[in-house]
Amino acid sequence: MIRVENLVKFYGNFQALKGESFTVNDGEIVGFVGLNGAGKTTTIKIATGVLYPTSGDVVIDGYSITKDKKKASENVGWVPELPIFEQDVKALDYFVYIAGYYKIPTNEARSMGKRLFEEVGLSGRENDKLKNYSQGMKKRFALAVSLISNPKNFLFDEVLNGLDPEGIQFFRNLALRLKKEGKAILFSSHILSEVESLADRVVFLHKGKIVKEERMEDLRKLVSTNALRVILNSPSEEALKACKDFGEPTLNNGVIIIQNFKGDLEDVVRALKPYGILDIGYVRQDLESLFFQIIGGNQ
Ligand SMILES: Nc1ncnc2c1ncn2[C@@H]1O[C@H](COP(=O)(O)OP(=O)(O)OP(=O)(O)O)[C@@H](O)[C@H]1O
Repeated sequence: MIRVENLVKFYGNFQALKGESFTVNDGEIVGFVGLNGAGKTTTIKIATGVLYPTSGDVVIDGYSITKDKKKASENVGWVPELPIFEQDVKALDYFVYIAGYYKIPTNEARSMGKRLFEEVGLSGRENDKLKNYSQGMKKRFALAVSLISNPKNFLFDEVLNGLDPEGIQFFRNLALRLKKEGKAILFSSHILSEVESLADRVVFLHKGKIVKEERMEDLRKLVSTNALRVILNSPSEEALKACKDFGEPTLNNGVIIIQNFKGDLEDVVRALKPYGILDIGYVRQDLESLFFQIIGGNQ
């Protein structure tokens, strides 16, 4: 469990974090979203212990990152925004070397490496030099490294950035497996469709402050609108007229949108049945427009 407690961070005179608090529970995937410069990386770096907060704390499984850094960081797997591995060594050899820090014997580390390389889609590239890895491959490698100590908590900073669709799929499967195992996962991302499909909860950060924190299922309710979208087999003027009893319909490219929908879905279905209903449902806003709505109110 990761508890961010009233974090404040100044870089010189500039205040990047303004008293931010939130929690990532065990067995939960939390999406961390915000515009460039909102303070996501700063928060994550503080949580890993590589950056010191001006005030506040991050508590990981009961251990404070500021007071008990060793214990707190032991149980954190971190994938940085831009993993830089310029080493002139083979990837698997470097993996084994890092595993040595966790006192994992060489043989065990090699077989663990092979298994994890496969899990992140790097099979067959074990003997390539890290300096020759592409940015996406470095991300995949960093993912494998974050799993070495089997930590209980994960911080993924823009992990999807630079990953191809296959890499994104690997990450998705990995995150869901970790969640099932009861790990606490915080992942920052600008790809809101991925956040929407993966996260149990979303924390919105804007200019160093949390502007909203919501469960995904509640966000989904927020993103549905009171407009109804109907596709008919024969979308005639007559059908459009029938829709007027339920709101303000418009017909475009065979799709009827009934704005300000009032009434029962069942009644609409009954009224439009003669015109052959192919599809009917509420219009959904995407998470992206909701995001701009949220930060728009917090400028
Ligand atoms: N080392 C630093 N020195 C001075 N200012 C910094 C430093 N690191 C970050 N900042 C500033 O702190 C603010 C937060 O930066 P941070 O990298 O945490 O944002 P972010 O939400 O991760 O952004 P992005 O989505 O672009 O990665 C920004 O205004 C940034 O310019």
